[in-house]
Amino acid sequence: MTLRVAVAGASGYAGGEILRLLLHHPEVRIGSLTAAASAGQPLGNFQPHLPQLAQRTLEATTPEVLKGHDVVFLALPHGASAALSADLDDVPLVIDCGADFRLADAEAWARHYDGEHAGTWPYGLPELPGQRELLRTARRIALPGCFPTVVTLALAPLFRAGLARPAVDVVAVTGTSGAGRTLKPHLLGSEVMGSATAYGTAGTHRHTPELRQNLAALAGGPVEVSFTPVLAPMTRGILAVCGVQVRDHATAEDVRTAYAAHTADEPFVRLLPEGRWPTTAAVLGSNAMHLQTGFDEERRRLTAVGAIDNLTKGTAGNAVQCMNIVHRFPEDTGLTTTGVAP
Ligand SMILES: NC(=O)C1=CN([C@@H]2O[C@H](COP(=O)(O)OP(=O)(O)OC[C@H]3O[C@@H](n4cnc5c(N)ncnc54)[C@H](OP(=O)(O)O)[C@@H]3O)[C@@H](O)[C@H]2O)C=CC1
Ligand SMILES: CC(=O)N[C@@H](CCC(=O)OP(=O)(O)O)C(=O)O
Repeated sequence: MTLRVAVAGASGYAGGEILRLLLHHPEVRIGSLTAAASAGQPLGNFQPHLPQLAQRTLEATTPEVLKGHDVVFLALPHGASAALSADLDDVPLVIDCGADFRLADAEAWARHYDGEHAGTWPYGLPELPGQRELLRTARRIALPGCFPTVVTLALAPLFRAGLARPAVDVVAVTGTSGAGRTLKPHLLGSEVMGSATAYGTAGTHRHTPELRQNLAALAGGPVEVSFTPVLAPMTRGILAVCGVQVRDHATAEDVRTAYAAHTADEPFVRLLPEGRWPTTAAVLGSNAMHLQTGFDEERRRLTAVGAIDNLTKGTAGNAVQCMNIVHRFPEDTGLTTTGVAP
């Protein structure tokens, strides 16, 4: 059966990336494409890289337009999905790129987002233990934030093996597309080009509670998280550098074994050969995450470095991966691990 799929927020960056991937998905027919202020305009005004869809007209984002599809992807600003999805009961599968249903902790939600906490949906990170099985029967999926995707996957093998102390220190370099296409003064070309800057420091970034939530589930108890994003002059990509203390009994061999064991069967997580370090360029446009670790045995300090494309494994590719799991398609249908180089 070919799935009829709608994309809400089709004029945005995440919506555009979902469409780029769906155009090569053999089991999908692209249905309604919606936006807010851009409704009524042709998609080609916003996504010039998708000529096959250039003449399609963006519709208003309403339940009436989205109903009748087999799958609806929501690529909307935070807060917009909660109200909308309440009126999408008849849609068998809704996958949300936003943060509305990611956090279980209502207080953390209130601290970092506006509006009412709407609840939680199954978390769309298939590589977490048991999550693939849970997602197979999900009707609603909350995709992770882009930083939590790469950081959680970079540290998961160590926590799963019980080798990590419960405190992590993460600095993650990101491209500007993570902020969406809405005009923001600090993202003007003349502010970003030739310059890099930290932001959302000292626990204020909204992905900090999501990281705590993910790592606590892996550790089986609370984990301290220090997280600092760094905006860099590139369009796509995240390079996350994650530091953690390794428990005293663990050897370098234990660490290597844990990383090999917990990545070997993952179609999209690639542990690089020893001595090779991830680059954002190598995962551009692909759903792959590249991973490498270095262990300073004397100081018990592990550095895990992960790279993803924020728009692909960081949201749209992960969204398609989750749809494939629910519909029992091979998990990599419509997705690639091949990047673009140089
Ligand atoms: N960019 C990224 O790397 C990542 C994004 N995400 C998440 O994906 C979602 C979309 O992000 P992104 O594509 O970057 O954002 P953009 O700003 O690029 O796009 C937002 C889209 O939502 C539409 N929109 C805006 N307001 C409303 C509204 N009130 N009701 C309905 N539609 C609306 C816009 O339409 P219009 O053109 O009419 O304004 C546009 O199509 C966000 O929740 C974001 O957090 C998650 C991980 C990574
Ligand atoms: C550069 C930049 O601003 N990046 C965004 C990344 C957010 C993201 O992509 O994830 P969400 O789905 O949670 O919005 C940020 O730091 O907030």
